[in-house]
Amino acid sequence: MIEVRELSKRYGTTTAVRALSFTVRPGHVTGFLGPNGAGKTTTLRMLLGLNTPTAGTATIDGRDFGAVDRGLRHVGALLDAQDVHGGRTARAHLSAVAASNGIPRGRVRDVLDEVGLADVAGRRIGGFSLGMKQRLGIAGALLGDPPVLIFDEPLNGLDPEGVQWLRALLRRLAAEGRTVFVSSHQMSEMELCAEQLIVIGRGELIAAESLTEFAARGTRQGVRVRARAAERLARALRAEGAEVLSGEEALTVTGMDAERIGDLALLYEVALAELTPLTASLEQAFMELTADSVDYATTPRTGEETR
Ligand SMILES: Nc1ncnc2c1ncn2[C@@H]1O[C@H](COP(=O)(O)OP(=O)(O)OP(=O)(O)O)[C@@H](O)[C@H]1O
Repeated sequence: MIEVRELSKRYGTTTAVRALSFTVRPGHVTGFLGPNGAGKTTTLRMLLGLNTPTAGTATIDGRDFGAVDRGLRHVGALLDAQDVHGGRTARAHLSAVAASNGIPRGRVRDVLDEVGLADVAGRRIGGFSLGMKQRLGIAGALLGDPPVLIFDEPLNGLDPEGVQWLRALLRRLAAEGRTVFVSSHQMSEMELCAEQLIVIGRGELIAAESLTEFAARGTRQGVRVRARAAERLARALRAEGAEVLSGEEALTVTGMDAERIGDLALLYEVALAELTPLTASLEQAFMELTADSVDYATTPRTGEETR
């Protein structure tokens, strides 16, 4: 379990993360979403003990990860896939990581197979595409078979087949009871694999809930209703407090759920031809909720440190 409490990070005059609190539980894929510059990487680096918080705490399984050297057997992370020694082969790179973490060599072959790099294990990483480097970074995170996995933008650079593969892998790792925390700045990337979401904007928490709950927060949901006696039904629904928009083909009803509409149709003896709850798109909800926190700044601010 990952617990973040009142976590803040300031770089000079920039507040990258502001009093952030959330919990990531095992058994689900949890998406960590926010527009560019929202503070996702900064938060993940604090979780992994790579950045020191200005205030607050970030713990993994109850402990400050930076304070104790628990290695790859406890937490596997992929932060920057490009950050690898290009002169080494994939196999040599993973063997070195395994050796320095006391992980049996046999795991190297297992994870290379797992990420689909077995055939290129003897090639130099310098010649790898970004997608291949992402796979290698994921292999490194899996080496120690850890209960907690943290991935920063792992879908970057993957082709459609790679995206599908990674989604299935993330779901499987979560189904095995692991804590799986995955960042992205695109809702569409998370839509098909995350069950839980932590959404931030300008370093602040916007939402921490299930995907379904998040979708319901966006555009008001409605119900599409078709009936021959549409106008009679519309009058009845309005009288019961619903808002009804009469379209050419169907009524769009808001402020009343499909079950109640069905009950009222029965009561007023109106035969229904269609009764469809309209779900707001997640992308739409994400855009709406983060609209105020999209950072368009392209020039570095003064007083910024370097990592
Ligand atoms: N080392 C640093 N020195 C100064 N400012 C920094 C540093 N790291 C991050 N920032 C600033 O903190 C804010 C959050 O950045 P961060 O990289 O955590 O966001 P992000 O959500 O991961 O964005 P992206 O999706 O673009 O990777 C940004 O305004 C960024 O410019």
